[in-house]
Amino acid sequence: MENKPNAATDLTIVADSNIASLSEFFNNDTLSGTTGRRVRMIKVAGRDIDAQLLADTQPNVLLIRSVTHVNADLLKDNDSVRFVGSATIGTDHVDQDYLAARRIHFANAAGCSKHSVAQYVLGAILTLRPEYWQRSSTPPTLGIIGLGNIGSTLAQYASSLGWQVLGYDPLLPASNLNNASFAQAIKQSDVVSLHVPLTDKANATSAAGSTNHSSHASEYPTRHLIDKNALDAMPASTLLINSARGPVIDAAALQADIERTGRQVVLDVFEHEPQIEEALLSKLAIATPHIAGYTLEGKLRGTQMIYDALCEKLSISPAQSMHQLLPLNMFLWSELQAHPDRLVKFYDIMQDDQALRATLAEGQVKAAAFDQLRRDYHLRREWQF
Ligand SMILES: NC(=O)c1ccc[n+]([C@@H]2O[C@H](COP(=O)([O-])OP(=O)(O)OC[C@H]3O[C@@H](n4cnc5c(N)ncnc54)[C@H](O)[C@@H]3O)[C@@H](O)[C@H]2O)c1
Ligand SMILES: O=C(O)[C@H](O)[C@H](O)COP(=O)(O)O
Repeated sequence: MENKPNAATDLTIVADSNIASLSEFFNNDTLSGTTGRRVRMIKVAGRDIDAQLLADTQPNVLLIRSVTHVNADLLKDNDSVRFVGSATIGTDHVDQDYLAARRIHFANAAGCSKHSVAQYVLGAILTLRPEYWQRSSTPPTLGIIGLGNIGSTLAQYASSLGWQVLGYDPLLPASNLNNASFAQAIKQSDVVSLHVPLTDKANATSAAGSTNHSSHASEYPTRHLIDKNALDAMPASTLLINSARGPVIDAAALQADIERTGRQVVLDVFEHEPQIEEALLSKLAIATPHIAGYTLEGKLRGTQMIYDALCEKLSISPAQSMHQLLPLNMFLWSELQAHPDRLVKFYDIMQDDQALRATLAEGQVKAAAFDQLRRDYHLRREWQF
């Protein structure tokens, strides 16, 4: 018998259309449990999710990625949203304190693309410095700033290649990995890779006089962590990689540093993205449009994690698994380790670099072009570690 609509249990979902496999995970069958719940899915570009759309559609569930800012501005006139899921690792686009105060449940996808990003960083390093594949009595030193899911995963890959690792994370206890100061990591490494969230100074008073107590406040703020002073302390030969958040590096200081030192720099994230000025882009060794986490596995894991969180909130058992949606993956890290030449064939990062540079127009990469590259990105596969 056709289930009659039941307003009490039916769900209206507004979702960023850039979330992988939305319809496979969020539909009448996968969210009904025994309730006969019916789902109305409204897919839009993440940047188009605004207060007016919410007023027009009155969703119970909001599924987003990093380009949708969820805060009082978006929700102050809405009382229908009860669950927000971000299919991302980073949460700097979400005011979690505000959601908690409104008793709106929030879930993100911590760790979903940790292998994807770590493999992206390795691909960048080995594209620019292929000699690092060779086992050596003087192996390269990789400085990792931020030793959470991605930083610690990258350290595993680096160690399996025989590299030295200098790790710095002031919010974790000292360990074999968390073994250096910030100064040591940036001064003594051949490569420095950033894997921190975007945070601001706790209890800082903004120009507007408001004090920052947000969930993105920290005693160890990361905005402009890499500033002129840090760059001046870094040897000119050190390769710098940012696949965390753009504002972790002061873009103006970086541009001046590269002009002065000729430093090799890889950026997957940009302080002023989605717009990128040619004056910076032209100085980068590798530039990609925020796709370090864009593998099929990484994005599907993100969708799976927020789906599971919604099922828990609805007190139903998950009825969909990403493993049903993944084609066979024969890419094994053990084989890649043995045949390093396969690395660049597996993922040619320079193709993504060239695709980004090809969008340059009138001295910049326009926001629409940056977003389109990400929307149309052919998702890579992850090596099986
Ligand atoms: N480019 C991409 O596609 C992509 C993909 C996924 C994640 N990211 C970004 O990478 C960030 C890190 O991801 P993760 O999964 O490792 O997060 P995580 O939360 O697991 O780890 C972050 C680590 O940074 C540490 N940290 C915080 N402030 C620090 C500071 N001032 N100095 C040094 N360490 C500091 C924390 O203690 C934590 O251990 C995310 O917050 C997100 O912004 C980017
Ligand atoms: O934080 C993350 O998971 C990644 O940076 C992710 O790429 C952000 O989400 P997106 O901008 O791809 O929607």
